[in-house]
Amino acid sequence: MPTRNPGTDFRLDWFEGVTVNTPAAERRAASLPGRRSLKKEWQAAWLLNAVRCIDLTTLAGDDTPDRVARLCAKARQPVDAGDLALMGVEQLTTGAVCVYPTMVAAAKRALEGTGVPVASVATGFPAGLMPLDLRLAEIRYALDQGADEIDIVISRAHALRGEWAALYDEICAMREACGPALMKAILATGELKTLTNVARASHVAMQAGADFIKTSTGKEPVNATLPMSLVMLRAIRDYRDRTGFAVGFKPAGGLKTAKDALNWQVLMAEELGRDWLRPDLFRIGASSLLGDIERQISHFVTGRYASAHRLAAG
Ligand SMILES: O=C[C@H](O)COP(=O)(O)O
Repeated sequence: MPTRNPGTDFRLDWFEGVTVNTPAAERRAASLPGRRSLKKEWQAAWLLNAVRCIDLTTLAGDDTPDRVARLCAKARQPVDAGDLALMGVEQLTTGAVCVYPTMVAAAKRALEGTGVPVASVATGFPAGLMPLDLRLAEIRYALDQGADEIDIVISRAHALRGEWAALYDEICAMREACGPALMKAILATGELKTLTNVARASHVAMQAGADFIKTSTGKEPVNATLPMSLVMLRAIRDYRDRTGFAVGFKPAGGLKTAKDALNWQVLMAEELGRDWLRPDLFRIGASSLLGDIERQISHFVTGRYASAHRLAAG
């Protein structure tokens, strides 16, 4: 399969007929967690896989270079080395670290030589309510600081008003500004009102060349949910069937437990297949998920829960 989604011309006909049956999507999403019972070794393996797919995030007003450096230390070694060795795993890092543009340089320094990419939010994160030229300038600033990946936010107003061509043009401009850097398009699904809008915005973002579509900023009142994710995954599948290009998926916002990490992986496996469960096609955006995963892995390895001081925050 070709590596990077180049986007397409604007194709309204690919999605204007799409309407989502919300109760059916909710029923399907609710049935998913029970569809695979992941026991012991398998569960531990899936949790390790979740770790390598985490975009370990800090997006807080009081972020400092020191906090970012601590987060990066966690990204370099997200799970206790002894626990990993007992599981026969030599090396494990998170998928990326995700920060604000002014924190990119600190993250790059802290991750030097590790191969862990630095993702920066941009384009007026989280609301996106800034003139387009300033939003594009912010992408260029983040890249200049060394960002490897850019998480853009869409203009919700375009989606809410059905201005799909305008949304397409905006995202195309952002993708051009990103150049070779991976671009993740945050749809802010909790603010799009309907699952039909979520489906349509997903199509537009992929047509405009998004490498990933991402649910949420973590700042909306409703963040990642399984029904919204299901709708986005179906759009990814449809786009792949039409174009042959695989677009990645990033649930983000409010994911805090190992159970969340397992549920979203089951959803991916059921809808797109196990092949999609790798960092170039799947990321989990989270600021406070790693702690619980680490706790569950430690429990698997030692048979008891570690005391809090043994597990660094994350
Ligand atoms: O992109 C990642 C999100 O901002 C993280 O949200 P969270 O703090 O709810 O985990």
